[in-house]
Order: sequence, then structure tokens, then C-alpha cells
Amino acid sequence: MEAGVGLALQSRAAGFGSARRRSALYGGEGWGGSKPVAPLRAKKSSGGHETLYNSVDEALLLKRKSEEVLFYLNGRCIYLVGMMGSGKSTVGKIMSEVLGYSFFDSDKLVEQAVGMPSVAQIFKVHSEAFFRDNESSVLGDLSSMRRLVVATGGGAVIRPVNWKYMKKGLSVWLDVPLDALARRIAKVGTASRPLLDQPSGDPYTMAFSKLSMLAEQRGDAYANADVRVSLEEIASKQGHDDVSKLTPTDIAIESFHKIENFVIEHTVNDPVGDSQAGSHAERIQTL
Ligand SMILES: Nc1ncnc2c1ncn2[C@@H]1O[C@H](COP(=O)(O)OP(=O)(O)O)[C@@H](O)[C@H]1O
Ligand SMILES: O=C(O)C1=C[C@@H](OP(=O)(O)O)[C@@H](O)[C@H](O)C1
Ligand SMILES: [Mg+2]
Repeated sequence: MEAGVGLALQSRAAGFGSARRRSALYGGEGWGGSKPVAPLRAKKSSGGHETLYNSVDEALLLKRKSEEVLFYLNGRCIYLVGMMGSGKSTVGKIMSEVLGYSFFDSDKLVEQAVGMPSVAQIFKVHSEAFFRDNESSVLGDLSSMRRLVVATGGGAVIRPVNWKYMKKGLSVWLDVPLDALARRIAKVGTASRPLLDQPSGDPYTMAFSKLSMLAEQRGDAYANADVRVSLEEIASKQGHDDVSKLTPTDIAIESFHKIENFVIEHTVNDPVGDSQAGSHAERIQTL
């Protein structure tokens, strides 16, 4: 049975006003909590003159990309999908802040709806099936809203009905190599992720083997997303041999880039022209 999802959503939405938008450039919890990721400070170069940190470029690029993508989104929601640890919650917060959209983490909404403090407890006291029912209910409620960035749980992709909801907006798959996922999970522990929780063993090895199994079970489910953001691709474009060099901001920028390309590619090429068929934005909205 689903418990009070609508109410939880209403009270959650009330907490997202302009105050939350005070800074567009926040990192996620594992990246220094609410510290700005791109402080506009200068440092001395070896030659003595001042140069700006690289992160300023990154912050400006993020801002510029978000302004472009706002037009193409036209109020539609962004749904982030991907395996546990792929960065949906972290990257989603950054994207929402810079877009001026509200951010929702579907795991948190399920916790609120059920009235339990953690997903782990919901799995333990009820069951995974109970969690999944509530997850679908939350996604259904969110699908009627606009201007949201939603970080879904890693398993949301397995239910077709969830895709029906997510297809009302734009879905983005954060595709992260299993090895990087396992390293991230091993670092923060598995207590909050019941499907990975193991009583003993080396945390990296255990996480890697469970994640591999889940990835196999889920098959192509993530590939249903409108766009795929591959960390390996970003790393190779940036000349890194390791995805661990990529910041959540890098990933947010690439996500905006891919969303923009997707919308442009899927915009009806209307030969009638703006004057008779409505504005470009109106036609994009009909996608
Ligand atoms: N680009 C990144 N590089 C390294 N660690 C990251 C990155 N993005 C997120 N993390 C860390 O990985 C862990 C999982 O991130 P999270 O956003 O919770 O993933 P998800 O919501 O997809 O499960 C967190 O500890 C987070 O700080
Ligand atoms: O992959 C999964 O099945 C799950 C992922 C988790 O969310 P994150 O992907 O945010 O860790 C959470 O929904 C639950 O523990 C199940
Ligand atoms: Mg998450």
C-alpha cells in the first residue's frame, strides 16, 4: 500500500522557494555539502600575477549551458537514472540549483511518504516490493509537475510504468563504469543502500560483485533514457584516463549539452515557419 505520497510531495515542495536558489553553484553532499563548488576567487600564479581558478571557467560554463538548456526544456522535468552511486543525487542537485528548478530525490520522497527515516529501514520492515510500489507512486505524482530535477533510485528503471511517468520529461542516464561505482560506494559505505549491504568482506570487492549482478539483471533498462551521459566519454574528451577526475559539475555540464542536442534533434522540422506555426519554443514544447 502506498502511504500519503501526495501529502509528502506538497510539504516537500513548500520547502523549495527562492531561498534555495541563493547560490546556483553548489556541490553535492559528498563534495563538501553546501559549499560552493566554484568560488570566484583568484590565486597567484608562479609569475606573481593573479589568475582565476579553473573552477571559475567550469562554473561559468555550467551557468551558460543551463541558460541555453532552459529554453529547450521549456519547463519539462529532468529525470536522472543510473546505477547506485552513479551521482544522480549529487549531479541532480547541481543541475536544479543552476536551472532554478526544484530538486527531488525519489528515495527521500518515499521515506517521507512511508514515514520512515531510511530506504534501508523500509526494505527491512516492509520489503523491496513495498518500496517499489511507493517509488512508482512518487514518480507518478512528480510526473504531473513541471520545472523539477528528479534523482530517481537506481532500480526505478525496471518498472515500465515508471518510464511512462519519466517520459513526460527528459530522462538522463548517468553511465558510470562499475569499477568507479564500487570505489564510490566502498568509500561511503553501504548502510544506506540495502541491496549492497553485506555483513562482511572487502567493501570494494563486495560492492563490485553486487553491482555487476544488478547491472546484468537490469540489462538495457537504463538505455531507455532519452540521453546517455557516459563518464568514460567525458574523461576521454578531457584527456583523462580515469573517470574519477571528473567533478559533478563536469557531469552536469555534459548532461545539459546532451539534453540540448536531444531536444534539437527531436524538434519537428516545421517548414511553415514561425509566423504560422507558432514560435520555436512552442514547437519544442509539443515534443
Ligand atoms: N563525480 C563524482 N566523483 C566522485 N564521487 C562522486 C561523484 N559524484 C558523486 N560522487 C559520490 O558518490 C557517492 C554516490 O553519489 P550519489 O549522488 O548519492 O549517487 P546516486 O544518487 O546515483 O546513488 C556519494 O558519496 C557522492 O559524493
Ligand atoms: O538500485 C536500486 O535498486 C536502489 C537504489 C537506491 O537509490 P540510489 O541509486 O540513489 O542509491 C535506492 O532507491 C534503493 O536502495 C534501491
Ligand atoms: Mg541517490
